[in-house]
Amino acid sequence: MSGHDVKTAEVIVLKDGEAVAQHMAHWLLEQALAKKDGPFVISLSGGTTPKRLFQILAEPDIAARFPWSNTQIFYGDERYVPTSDPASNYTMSRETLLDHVSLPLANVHPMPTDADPETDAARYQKELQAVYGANELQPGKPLFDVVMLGMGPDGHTASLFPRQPVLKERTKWVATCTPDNAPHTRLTLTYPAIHSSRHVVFLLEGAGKAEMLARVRKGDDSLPSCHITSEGDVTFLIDEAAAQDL
Ligand SMILES: O=C(O)[C@H](O)[C@@H](O)[C@H](O)[C@H](O)COP(=O)(O)O
Repeated sequence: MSGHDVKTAEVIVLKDGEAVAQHMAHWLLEQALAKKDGPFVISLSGGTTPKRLFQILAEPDIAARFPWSNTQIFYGDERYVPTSDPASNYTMSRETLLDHVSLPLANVHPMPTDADPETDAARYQKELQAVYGANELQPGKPLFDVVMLGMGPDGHTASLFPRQPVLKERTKWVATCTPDNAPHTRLTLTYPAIHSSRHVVFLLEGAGKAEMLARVRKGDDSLPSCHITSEGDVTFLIDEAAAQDL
């Protein structure tokens, strides 16, 4: 697999957010059904964009065909809040998807937020290593089949925020991050963990993403999203509004 980054990424532009969500849902179904040599391992993104995608994955015509028993669900990042907090990415995924499909509980791996951030980041790394079957990432043996990502107004992705020490992390798979002026500390996959993937897909919708996306595509290295790579391929799956500055 040749590596790809955000500059060599394919850009797929669809009419609107609904078309993006429908396309991603059907593509994920194909990828999951095609995975025969082990579990289909996906890292879900947080925020608001994935909500519609998760609802579509829970609809009978897809959910009934999705190989949930062979699917392992991880998270790209999490706000360090109790699951009862509306800011929880896990809780959003549970309400829109997990509560509506027959996914074995053991196949869902929320980022723990009940001890302290550093302890829970290490715990999550151990959970990833258990599914991966090794404690070191091995080139050519991706940790994830699919890593879903969003992008924030400051060019962050997952919880890799500008000017944060986590941007320099090259050993840990999971780390903590307390963005400037943020209400919550966060847990996040690191660049090496995201790189260990067959496919990285950015889902971006709306005009609010257009400027950042254009800067990322031009290689503005000040933006954390600019440094995302994959062992496999990176794709931007976006709507026309997010594409307007390309
Ligand atoms: O926990 C989070 O907030 C995310 O994982 C974050 O990286 C998100 O993907 C972007 O901020 C885009 O968020 P929206 O989809 O809400 O625009």
